[in-house]
Amino acid sequence: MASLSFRNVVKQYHQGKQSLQVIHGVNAEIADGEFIVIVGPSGCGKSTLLRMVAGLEEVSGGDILIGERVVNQLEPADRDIAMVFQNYALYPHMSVFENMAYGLKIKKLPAAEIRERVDKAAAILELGHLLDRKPRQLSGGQRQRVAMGRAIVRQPQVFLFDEPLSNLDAKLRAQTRLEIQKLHRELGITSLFVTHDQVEAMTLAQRMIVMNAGRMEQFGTPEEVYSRPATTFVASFMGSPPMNLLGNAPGGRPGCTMGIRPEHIDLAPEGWSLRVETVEMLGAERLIHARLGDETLIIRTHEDQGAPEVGSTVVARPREDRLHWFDQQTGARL
Ligand SMILES: Nc1ncnc2c1ncn2[C@@H]1O[C@H](COP(=O)(O)OP(=O)(O)OP(=O)(O)O)[C@@H](O)[C@H]1O
Repeated sequence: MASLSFRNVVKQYHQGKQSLQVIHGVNAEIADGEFIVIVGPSGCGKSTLLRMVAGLEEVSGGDILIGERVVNQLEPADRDIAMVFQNYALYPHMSVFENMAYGLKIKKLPAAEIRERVDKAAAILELGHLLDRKPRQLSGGQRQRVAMGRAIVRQPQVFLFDEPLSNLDAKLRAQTRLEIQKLHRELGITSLFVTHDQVEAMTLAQRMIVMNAGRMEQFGTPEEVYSRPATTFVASFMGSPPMNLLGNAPGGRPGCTMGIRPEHIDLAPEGWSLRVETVEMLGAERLIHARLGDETLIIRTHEDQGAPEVGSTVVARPREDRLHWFDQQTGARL
């Protein structure tokens, strides 16, 4: 096992004479055994960052270290990492056992040790009864577990996951998430997990890196990122629905954007007068979309608080201690 460091990492792609910079100096120190999620919208550079750790993309500037070792120039096979992809990348003509054993055979490990490692991984992943099947005879979730099994048997220093759950349906995704957490608890291997799904990020991460347009906007625990977002980008990306960001609400400060989460605005006898535009019913909760002057905001209420009529006026009050303030120009937290 090992720590993982990004030191001022830059990536440029070259297209003909043009060069396009997609990673702008990322710095992060990841401790041995940590589970880190990289999250951000499509095109922000998550996969590029991961692929640079894997050695599938060259690093244009800065250093990536696994443990004490700068790995920039090392071949993927020499980096002691294992990667789990979105499309599983299993060999269709091989059995589950052979798929899991393949990398170890290439390394010329003794047959008895291969058997032992595969059996152990299969037991952890509850794949023991499926070892003779071919990938086509497995469900999507089982294939994903084989892909993880193949990574585990290599006993790598670092696990890399590239959106491994995105081909699974919602229920299986939630279940596999729990399995990955269990796996991490048991094996304690430093892990880097890429996703564009903020719920996945919040539930899996010990700490998360929030990326936007090739820059790291925040690196912190899910709790820190949610309760103290570093920028308006993070505030609006994390949380569903996201934080309300208001430029000129009553009680605002000049030059500042006021942030308030939908669950931190209460219906009250006095406060902001809001015109109801839509009400979304979400089982136990309701989302009231309302207008405040020229701005739109969302309030989260509970089922037992009733549902106001569309077009009616409600009065609501933001909780003072839950207000967030950001610089209107830079978006940085104040
Ligand atoms: N081979 C390439 N040549 C040129 N530009 C590329 C290349 N690969 C990726 N890019 C660009 O680099 C940026 C980051 O891409 P990357 O795949 O890392 O994003 P991502 O955050 O993983 O997105 P997604 O969630 O859609 O996979 C994008 O703007 C993309 O268009």
